Amino acid sequence: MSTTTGMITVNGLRKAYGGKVAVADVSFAVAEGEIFGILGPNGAGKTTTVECVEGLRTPDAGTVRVAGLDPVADHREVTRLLGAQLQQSELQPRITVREALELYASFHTRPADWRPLAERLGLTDHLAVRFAKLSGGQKQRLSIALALVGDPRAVVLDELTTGLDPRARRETWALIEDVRARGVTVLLVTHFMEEAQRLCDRIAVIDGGRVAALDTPAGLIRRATVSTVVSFTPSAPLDDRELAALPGAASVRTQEDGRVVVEGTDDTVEAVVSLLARHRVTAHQLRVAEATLDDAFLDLTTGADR
Ligand SMILES: Nc1ncnc2c1ncn2[C@@H]1O[C@H](COP(=O)(O)OP(=O)(O)OP(=O)(O)O)[C@@H](O)[C@H]1O
Repeated sequence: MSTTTGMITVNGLRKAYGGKVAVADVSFAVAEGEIFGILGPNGAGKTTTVECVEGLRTPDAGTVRVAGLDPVADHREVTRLLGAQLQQSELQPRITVREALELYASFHTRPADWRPLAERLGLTDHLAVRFAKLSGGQKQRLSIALALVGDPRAVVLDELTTGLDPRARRETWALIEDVRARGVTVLLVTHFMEEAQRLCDRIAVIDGGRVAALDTPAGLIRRATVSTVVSFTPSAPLDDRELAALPGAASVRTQEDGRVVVEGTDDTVEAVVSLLARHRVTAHQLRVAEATLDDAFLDLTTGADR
């Protein structure tokens, strides 16, 4: 796949550590204002890919561009327009939250006002607290604030909400949506399917250092082998073979408790309902479950660490 345009473009990227190939061949283009997700199992090469985007690592082959600039050769300019979450070791343990925000704001010519950012991220009550004394979630929120304080055109967020409780996670999602509404491009590495499904316009699924699929969340879900599961307890026995012959039906099984589970597509659900009506069988506790990004992810990746 060849990609040439976009706010962030990665073309034929390859990066090995000694003999170990972390990224074999990755290409994608992130459009301006898009939230682009990178999803993949552990060791798939996600962090290495975004570190090349940030100019923290030099590719062995391929090209990376941020607003047309080379993150390694034009590192200074790229740091100005690309916000990145800091690695924890980058901050002095004794620095306070306020000092860190002021320090990072001072690196930029036109920084954002850090106060509303701190407010939105629930850091206002902790401004005087030293970095070493912050909880994991507070450190995480500070790192997001520091990524955004320079008012960047694009931002790389790696494991955005790892370590946050469900409320803080939702507040962070709302913040990211605000950031995007201001036209900022977001490159998001995540392990959370719900997060990817909720936030991302498009997702590259990376597996074994390669792009296994690149699509919208809905497009990826459509690729899942099974898109819908319908289950029910029939008032009278049904013939499994008749169910298995229904449109789109991929599998039929009857559980020990007599519950029938049919995997298939949306068409299968309609067909099951009309079959039940024809046989005058009532379906107790009829449930229909849609495939999720989880299902697509499992279908698309092998999970084999390289
Ligand atoms: N500095 C390094 N030296 C040697 N090998 C490395 C180094 N960094 C990463 N790797 C290896 O490269 C591969 C890809 O790692 P990377 O961190 O990019 O994957 P990831 O998809 O971000 O994984 P995770 O989800 O676990 O964070 C892994 O097998 C990893 O062990």
